[in-house]
Amino acid sequence: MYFTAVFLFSLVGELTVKIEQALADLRNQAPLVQCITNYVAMNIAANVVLAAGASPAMVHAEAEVANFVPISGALTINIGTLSPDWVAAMQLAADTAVSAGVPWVLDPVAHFATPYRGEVVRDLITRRPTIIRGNASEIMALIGAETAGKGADSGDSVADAESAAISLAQSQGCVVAVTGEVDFVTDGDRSARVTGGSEIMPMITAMGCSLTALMGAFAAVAPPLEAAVAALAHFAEAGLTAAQRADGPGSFQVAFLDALPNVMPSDLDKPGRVQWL
Ligand SMILES: Nc1ncnc2c1ncn2[C@@H]1O[C@H](COP(=O)(O)OP(=O)(O)OP(=O)(O)O)[C@@H](O)[C@H]1O
Ligand SMILES: Cc1ncsc1CCO
Ligand SMILES: [Mg+2]
Repeated sequence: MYFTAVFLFSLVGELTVKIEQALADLRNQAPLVQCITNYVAMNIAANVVLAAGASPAMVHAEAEVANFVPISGALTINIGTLSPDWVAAMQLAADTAVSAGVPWVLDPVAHFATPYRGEVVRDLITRRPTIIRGNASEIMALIGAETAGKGADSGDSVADAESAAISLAQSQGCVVAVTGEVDFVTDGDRSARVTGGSEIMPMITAMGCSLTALMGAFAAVAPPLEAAVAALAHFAEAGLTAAQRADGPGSFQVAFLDALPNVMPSDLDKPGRVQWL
């Protein structure tokens, strides 16, 4: 019993240090992150990655992704406003990332809404993402569960998606992050909940897409589970600060960008922020 407690305590301590280190490394290394994201998210996601301390590049042409992925620290693929040309580029980018050992993050926006989206996401998942990040409805639908999702917006609670996240992580051998009021992240073995943020966040489009891009930045400098937790905690902390300053969704967006560079490594594991399960 004593030894189990000591072992668990040291494991949690070690993970905590890795999260703090992840943000320090992100700021020191400012990794290049190739983002294939949607038209809605492109500007805000690039600004979020820059404000956090990394270097985004929104590069999606099939003619250049095979050259760009290997010089990037990470790749992110978001299917928000997909079209056939983009899908070919996403597939090539994902395959190039796996061959080059570059971690890649998948954001399956509204994949349950049309057969085309569903097919594209099923194909991308066979190309071995390092992390899958989605809202509760998106993650539940990835294991075939019924969801109340409406397009890009979630209609389900994160708690209802936790078991889906664990089975998806186990079946795909990747990290799965589910976002909402309290985020849940798992590698199928170790899991954590991350608390913070603001109820204003789902009132602003592309916050989740921007988080996916930031998760790519962390995955360039840290192992996948710690990278996902660090990105969620960074958002949670900046969201709390922004909520104190904002009058509504418009000013929140500005306050959120202002808050991102001021988040310090030790903020990521403030008491109550990350709960390892
Ligand atoms: N009710 C809430 N309270 C606190 N934080 C929230 C809440 N809802 C969402 N968030 C935070 O907002 C961020 C975006 O998550 P969300 O689940 O809204 O993504 P999403 O649905 O994929 O968004 P989008 O597709 O519009 O980009 C996450 O950091 C999440 O923790
Ligand atoms: C609103 C919207 N539509 C397609 S992608 C996107 C951004 C949020 O996912
Ligand atoms: Mg989304």
